[in-house]
Amino acid sequence: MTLEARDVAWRRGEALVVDGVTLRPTPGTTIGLLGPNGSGKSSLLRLLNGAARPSSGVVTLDGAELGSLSRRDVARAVAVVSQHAHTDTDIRVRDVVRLGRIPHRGFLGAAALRDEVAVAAALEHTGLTDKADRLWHTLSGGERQRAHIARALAQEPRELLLDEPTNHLDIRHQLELLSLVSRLPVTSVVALHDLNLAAMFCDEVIVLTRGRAVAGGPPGEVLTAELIARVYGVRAQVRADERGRLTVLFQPGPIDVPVESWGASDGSGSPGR
Ligand SMILES: Nc1ncnc2c1ncn2[C@@H]1O[C@H](COP(=O)(O)OP(=O)(O)OP(=O)(O)O)[C@@H](O)[C@H]1O
Repeated sequence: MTLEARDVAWRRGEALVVDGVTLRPTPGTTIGLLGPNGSGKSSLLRLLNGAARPSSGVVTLDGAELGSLSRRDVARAVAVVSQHAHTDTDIRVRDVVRLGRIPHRGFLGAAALRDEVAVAAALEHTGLTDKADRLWHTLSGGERQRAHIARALAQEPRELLLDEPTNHLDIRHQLELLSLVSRLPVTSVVALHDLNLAAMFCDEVIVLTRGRAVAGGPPGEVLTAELIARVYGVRAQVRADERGRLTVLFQPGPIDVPVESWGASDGSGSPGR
């Protein structure tokens, strides 16, 4: 059992920003959420973490509808790193990471040894141990991002939802972070723009276009030149090495297939769902 979305849709104003998406990750795997800007990745993550309720369909955690569970119960199982996480500027890094322990605290709220062990491990995993006592406003953008990830790890979740977690990170930290996420014994759903990182670290990917899942499966099956052309409107060469590892090379120039030809949010067909 895990966090699952069944045929979820979310209407925001006039727009159907998520349109009938089903997500059933195998526990312990890393799922990449791919798709162009505005395709619904963040919106789907908000439905998965209970920050928003679907207009139709259902999100369940261990079979129970998310809306029927307390915030605390959800937070004990599901940790979120959103794209625009806000943090007070005068707080120390260690205290930001300690926030991840709140769902596990007893009524008196005292920090137990277990909390401190989890915080220390999270700082270590994200390479922030030597910055634990720094004030937030002294951190770089990438260090802040790693601190938010450390906070999520300190939560010791079973499910980890990450919205573009690599966008402020240098290449070494991008690789380290996704390598860490893919090795953790948790189920992770990660919105990503970088198709090469998705190919390298995700067990499966789901590609969204205008709120719809238009393809899903192992990166080697999904990330074809044709799909990249149709979804992103970009020409690409996809190569696999002898171990099946993919490299996507992008090329400037026109493409010869219609872009986003898999329909809009107007009720027309949606293959791959
Ligand atoms: N309050 C709102 N009312 C109407 N539409 C909205 C609202 N908030 C977001 N949207 C639209 O929902 C769609 C999906 O947005 P979402 O942020 O989920 O996409 P995304 O795939 O995460 O994009 P990006 O890659 O740019 O982060 C977008 O077209 C966006 O304009």
